[in-house]
Amino acid sequence: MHRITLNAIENNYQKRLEWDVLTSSPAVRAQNISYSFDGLSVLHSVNLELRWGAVSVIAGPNGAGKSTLIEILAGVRTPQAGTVERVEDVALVVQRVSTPDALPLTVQDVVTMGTWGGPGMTASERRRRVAEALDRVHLAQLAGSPFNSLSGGQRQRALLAQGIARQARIFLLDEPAAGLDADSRARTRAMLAEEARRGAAVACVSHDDESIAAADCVITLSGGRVLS
Ligand SMILES: Nc1ncnc2c1ncn2[C@@H]1O[C@H](COP(=O)(O)OP(=O)(O)OP(=O)(O)O)[C@@H](O)[C@H]1O
Repeated sequence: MHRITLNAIENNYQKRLEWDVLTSSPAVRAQNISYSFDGLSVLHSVNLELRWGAVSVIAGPNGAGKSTLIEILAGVRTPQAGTVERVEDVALVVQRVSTPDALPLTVQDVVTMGTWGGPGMTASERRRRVAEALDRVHLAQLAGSPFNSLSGGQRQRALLAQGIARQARIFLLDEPAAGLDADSRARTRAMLAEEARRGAAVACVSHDDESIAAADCVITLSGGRVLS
């Protein structure tokens, strides 16, 4: 019993040390990012850092390059110039996601996919993580519903839960407030703030004034350049 307790303390201490080392650098650092679509230059030498434990909002007018930038930060689009350093894998929550009709997936299936490919875990550990993630985004009651029957905001929350289930610590979201009513926007804001409070780095593209006002850090893009 004594040995087990000591092991648990040593493991926690080790995890704490690893976390301290991990968080001594920014979660994501982008340097001199430039990007063009077929000769149309949309990002010009963008530099930014995303902090641990903070919600950063990427704001700016339509066409400023926000979605392009978040995709580059997530690693799903490669810039023609510049570098992106990520301390860990990211969970990317995109807009307007659906699953193929030929592959009817429930909300629980989609969240469970977040646990695939990671370190091996028992079936009960997988179930526990999925249930906790669904709880954290308030979707537990819809776990058995078809994913495609969810509203846009609920789908984004399911993708957020997918990241939570795989214990992602960097969350990047493209317009999580788009198309949501005021209550849903507030709920999403609270969830993202909660993930940041747990130590995650959260960044979202947003046009929502309340999200911008509540953010720990606002990065304003205009014409493909960072203004602040
Ligand atoms: N796949 C694409 N092919 C060509 N041009 C594109 C493509 N995607 C975006 N663009 C162009 O790149 C520029 C930046 O687009 P982006 O979607 O990144 O802006 P945004 O700031 O996210 O805009 P919004 O607020 O309207 O979503 C725009 O001029 C857009 O027309």
